[in-house]
Amino acid sequence: MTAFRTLDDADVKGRRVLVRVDLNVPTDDDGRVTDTTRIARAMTTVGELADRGARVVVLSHFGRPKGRDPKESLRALAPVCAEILGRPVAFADEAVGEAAEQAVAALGDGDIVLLENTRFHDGEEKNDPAFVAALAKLGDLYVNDAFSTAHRAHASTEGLAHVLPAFAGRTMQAELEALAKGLETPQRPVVAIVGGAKVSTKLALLENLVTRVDALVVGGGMANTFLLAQGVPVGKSLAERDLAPTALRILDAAEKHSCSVILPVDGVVAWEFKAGTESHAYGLDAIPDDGMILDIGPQSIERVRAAIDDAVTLVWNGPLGAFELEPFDRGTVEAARHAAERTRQRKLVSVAGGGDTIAALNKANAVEDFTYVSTAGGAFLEWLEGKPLPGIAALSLAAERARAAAGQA
Ligand SMILES: Nc1ncnc2c1ncn2[C@@H]1O[C@H](COP(=O)(O)OP(=O)(O)O)[C@@H](O)[C@H]1O
Ligand SMILES: O=C(OP(=O)(O)O)[C@H](O)COP(=O)(O)O
Repeated sequence: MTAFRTLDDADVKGRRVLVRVDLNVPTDDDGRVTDTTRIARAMTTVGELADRGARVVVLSHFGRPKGRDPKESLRALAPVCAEILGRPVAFADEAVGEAAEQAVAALGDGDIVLLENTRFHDGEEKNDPAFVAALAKLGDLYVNDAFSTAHRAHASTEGLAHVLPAFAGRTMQAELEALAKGLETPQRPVVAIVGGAKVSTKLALLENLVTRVDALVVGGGMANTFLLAQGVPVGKSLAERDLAPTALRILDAAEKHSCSVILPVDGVVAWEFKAGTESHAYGLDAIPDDGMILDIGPQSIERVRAAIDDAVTLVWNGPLGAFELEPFDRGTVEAARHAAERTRQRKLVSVAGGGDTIAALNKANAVEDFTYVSTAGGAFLEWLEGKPLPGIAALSLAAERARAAAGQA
């Protein structure tokens, strides 16, 4: 039996359904969405709920706001959702309170409203019971379809499952099934590639990951933190100086578990975070003090290709460089194309995840060839560790409560 209840178990017609999705998608400088994969996957569930006559109230976060910055509003996402769904999606300026309550009250059966960024409220990340109650007032049922935020115990990802009848959405269900099928008993050698910019939230996860994989390739901002820890000056590169001790612990744990760690041996350095700006490749002994490493260098790319050749299973989260800006996409694109080719040749099972990672794989035209592409990055890494994800654990508890209540009736 599945540990949680799904939409097959929910009677949604005429009922207000709070559906938590992840619309935290990459955008360009003008706020235009550059990759709609997460939105498209979430709209499967939203569309089904609307087709079944629910009054659909869509919740999501966007970015990591400190306060209320219009750049982190979800307003511009409503028309994108509407276009994918082929039906109107209203927008409410607030996630809770009068504006949200009025917008929900105006819904007819099959109508959809998207509420403003849940992270505009402090109570979201604190999982504050008062904020959970304010959200819960807006719905009769709760559906969590945001696997990519299931590692966060926030009000809209975890708290709501304790106070409303709770169900997993179709994407949540599909992600867990696909990951279990592809990775529960992976064929070795397993190689992980981890890069990206969310160093502070993802670095600690690597301590466990190195006990489970045969090789770990580190790129992106994550790699700079390791290099710094090893005493390599990285100039003005993105790096978390405070996390150097964690990086050293990870290298120790890797050695103990015979996991090889493949760090960059060169980097492409620029002086501005801008596409097409002047850049040069440097060895690690010559990174200029005033520059930033924005991509792995050519020798590192060769090492990554060789690591992919050694793998039978590849798991990947986080781009190897600032792939949005050419030419700093080269390391990521070459690695993605190589993994795609090995997968096409049936030499590799390749599973990748993360909002920006999907965008990078799309840029490399590699998505179709990968064995599975998940919407989740951090949540995918935590799932790989075998850790219970708070969002999913709360759905399981809700299912237990419902079964117990049915048994007593
Ligand atoms: N060397 C680097 N310097 C600065 N930013 C980087 C570097 N390498 C990767 N990035 C950035 O990392 C971001 C993606 O990181 P992250 O959010 O962790 O990935 P995902 O969304 O796939 O989980 C991208 O915006 C990319 O520009
Ligand atoms: O984009 C996300 O995760 P990811 O960058 O790990 O793929 C999710 O929306 C979670 O966002 P958060 O890491 O700000 O909680």
